[in-house]
Amino acid sequence: MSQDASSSAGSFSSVPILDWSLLATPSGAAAFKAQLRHTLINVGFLYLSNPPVARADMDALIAYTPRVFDLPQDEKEAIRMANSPHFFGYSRLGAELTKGKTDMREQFDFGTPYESHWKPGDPEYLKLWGPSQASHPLSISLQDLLPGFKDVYLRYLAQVEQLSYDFIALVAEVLEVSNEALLPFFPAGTSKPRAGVLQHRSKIVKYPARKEGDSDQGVGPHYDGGFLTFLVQASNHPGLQVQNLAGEWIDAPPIPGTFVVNIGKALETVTQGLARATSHRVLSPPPGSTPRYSIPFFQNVAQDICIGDFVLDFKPEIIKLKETRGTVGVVDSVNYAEYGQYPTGYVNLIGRVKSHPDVAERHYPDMFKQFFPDGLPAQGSAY
Ligand SMILES: O=C(O)CCC(=O)C(=O)O
Ligand SMILES: [Fe+2]
Repeated sequence: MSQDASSSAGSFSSVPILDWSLLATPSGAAAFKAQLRHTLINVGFLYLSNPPVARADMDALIAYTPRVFDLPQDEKEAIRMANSPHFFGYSRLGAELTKGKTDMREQFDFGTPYESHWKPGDPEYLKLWGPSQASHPLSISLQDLLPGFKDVYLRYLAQVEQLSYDFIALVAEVLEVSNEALLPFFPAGTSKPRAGVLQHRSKIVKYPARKEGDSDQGVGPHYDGGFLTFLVQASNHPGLQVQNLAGEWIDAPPIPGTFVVNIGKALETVTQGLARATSHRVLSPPPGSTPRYSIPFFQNVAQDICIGDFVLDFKPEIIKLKETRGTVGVVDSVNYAEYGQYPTGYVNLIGRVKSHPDVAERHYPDMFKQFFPDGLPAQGSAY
């Protein structure tokens, strides 16, 4: 397959589309892998068409999405994130901060099934993973109000989790590292999800139309923290933008039936920058528009390793591929610089604390004081 000219080395002006169904034949697989390697190194953002996730489940989840937000406000508040030391649950409009500014979005944070093993004396960051409020008694009324939602969502999460393992194995293959090299990050391997080993996060997000004269920050420029993000754009609205090497914002409009896949800071760090993490943002829909919805899935890695200790080795000819893309220009995002120093779980907890100070104040009071010495902010710091 020929390389999309708009995504050749240098600065891309559109986001490439990779077709998962190509993997079904040897020649198709070779083309997919060539395109994947190019895209990882030069772009860092892609659409995945024909993904191995049942379209019926994807469509059912998309259909539920507005209905979750249309629930009565007190039902939503009953599973508010402040209840959860795991930062799961509902965040009302404007409760979250990115780069010191309020994000105009409303969201539910959920996770793949996981039972917390944290006990007093363990590092505090191990408390970050635990039961999602989707499986919590508090959400029983939510389940009654939206019959079938939880089953579809859990079925969907299991499929995207498997996709995330299959995809990261392909990333290793095209960058010519062995699957064993991924074991520090995925201690149960990358062939089958095993409940209770890792927890990945997912969200259901609503961006209401902005009011005349309001900020258009749906979510401000940021990097994702983990390895890979798989995003469903669940309504037909533009707004998602990704920053290219020249620092220009490129639109990534919805394409039905696809995932948007992007690379997080942890994967960029362990691949010595070969796989590019890409700064991205969402602009709120214009005044008078219907809301935009999205459903991201964030692939995590083991909490207790310091990413900086497990940077992968690459063949010199692979490392050389970075040279053809030119210098990565200045971008607006500044988060996740700490992977070299701290366990990933702690880095992720810092991100959560900065984004959701009200949750931190309740469940991580020492960290709250450290990051917000002046108390709950009207404006937060950069995440
Ligand atoms: O809503 C979107 O399309 C993107 C959301 C996002 O980038 C995030 O939550 O990390
Ligand atoms: Fe993101």
